[in-house]
Amino acid sequence: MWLFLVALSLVLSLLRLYQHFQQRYQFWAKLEVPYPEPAFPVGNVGDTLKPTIHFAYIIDRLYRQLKHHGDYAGIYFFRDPVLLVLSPDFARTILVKDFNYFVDRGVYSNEAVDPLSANLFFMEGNRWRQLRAKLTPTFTSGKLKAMFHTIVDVGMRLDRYLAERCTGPTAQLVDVKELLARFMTDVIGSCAFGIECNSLHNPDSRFRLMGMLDNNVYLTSGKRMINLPKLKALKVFFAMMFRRQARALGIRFNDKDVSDFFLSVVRDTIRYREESGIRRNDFMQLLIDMMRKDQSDGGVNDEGLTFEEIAAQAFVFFFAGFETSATTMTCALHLLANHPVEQEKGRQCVREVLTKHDGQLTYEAIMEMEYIECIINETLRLYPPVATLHRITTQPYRLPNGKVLPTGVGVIIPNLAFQHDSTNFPEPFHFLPTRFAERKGDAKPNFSFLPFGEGPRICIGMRFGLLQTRLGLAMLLRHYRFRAPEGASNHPLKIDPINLIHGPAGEVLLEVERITET
Ligand code: HEM
Repeated sequence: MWLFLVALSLVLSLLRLYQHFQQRYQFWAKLEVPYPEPAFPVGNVGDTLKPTIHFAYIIDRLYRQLKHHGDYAGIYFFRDPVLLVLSPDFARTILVKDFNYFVDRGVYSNEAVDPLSANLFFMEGNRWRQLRAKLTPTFTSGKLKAMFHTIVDVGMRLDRYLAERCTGPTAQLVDVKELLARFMTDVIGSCAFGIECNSLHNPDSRFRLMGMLDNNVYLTSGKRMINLPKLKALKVFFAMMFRRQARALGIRFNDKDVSDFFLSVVRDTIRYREESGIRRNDFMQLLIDMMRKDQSDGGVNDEGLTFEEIAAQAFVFFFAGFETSATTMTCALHLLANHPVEQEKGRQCVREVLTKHDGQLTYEAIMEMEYIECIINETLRLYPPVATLHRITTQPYRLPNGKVLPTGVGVIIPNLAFQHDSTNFPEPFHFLPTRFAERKGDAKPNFSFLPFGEGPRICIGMRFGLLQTRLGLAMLLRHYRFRAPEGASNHPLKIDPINLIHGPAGEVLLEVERITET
């Protein structure tokens, strides 16, 4: 009997759930916004359950299916309605013109149990505005210039490391993805935390070894944060859909051991600098100076930062900066290995500029390398590491059709889809760096190319990310030649479907040959 009752209540609950979803699925019809028919319970994104396709391509597919509707369409993310932006012009409206209606990303975070989530990326509303205003001066070209030598030092170590491996007459097979992940760990570790990680030479560095997982697989702390295993992905997914309930349950985005590690690194660094009186040209110093300001005026002006805020920002600089830049460099080298003419043009550009600058890799020289900039832009167009942009309505918003979107509705700007659309970029799957030289004179920024986002919430580290990528590429092209190994199967690159970052799956092996004397 009780079995029957359990079965009955299960069926009734399912029925109620089904009705609840069907009610939610009226949302776009009521607002007279075009939408594809949703399926219970996955809405229009059933493929997110498949481990074979990256989220950006699910959105790309919907974009192509709905594009003819004009500026926007509605989709359902399981039970939640999400506005899908379909035109670069409407992307401009959301990101810039009507930004005040779309201030937040709507990403789940829980500061109470996870202090590192109080960072610029996750933060919302006025707290985000205040923090963004405080941190913006950290990324001026003057500050970046002061940090340039730190990046060059790490670049020299990368060169020495590779030179030691490329001594013989034949080219060496190198996993450039792993190599560049280590390089970027060292650059960002040095600039954001003021720590010599030296993971290039020492894969056992604290930053690399921090995450010892069960079953004896160890992942780097960087990977640990971004490579969401399936279970964690489900947890985050649940938290995104049911933010209030997830907060009440104390669900956290960052694992506790990762969080404890970064908090202790920042605490040790601050103590060390205070005790030794050592100052460095890095983000950590700028953050510490802001903390001192807070302490000296008793926090009355609300201009400074607390210890937790420093730790959270250093953490997000590492989290947001390390894999995005490493992925960009990896994809650029992979493209160049498969396009020797463009590779040679890149090398030529580096050599010509350096000849003008007495062979010195100065900040000014790097900024003059226009073809390198074109290579990076074209790489970011084909392989944007952040491949969809997210916003949420922070107040009711009147759509161009006159209907009002309530607060709390998600918005997706499909930047990968825009960048792969032949309307915006003819021959979209060809690697053509010069298309960016031709676009340079465009007076208005074009919202079809958005690898760093746009508007007040644009990537704050854009110039830093571009600088370290330009420098890394210039140093490598100057001394090394890259070739795709014979019969290599990884072209075009296979994308890792379960990584939040849109980047290559597995190793990226290239043949590397030193072409100058050491
Ligand atoms: C090639 C490298 C990089 C790429 C492609 C990239 C891309 C992006 C994108 C697309 C966003 C979202 C923008 C939006 O929603 O409109 C973002 C936000 C952000 N990025 Fe980057 N990023 C890179 C490097 C960096 C670096 C090096 C740092 C720090 C040192 C950084 C820190 C951040 C932060 C803090 C945010 C949140 C900004 C806010 O909400 O105010 N990024 N990035």
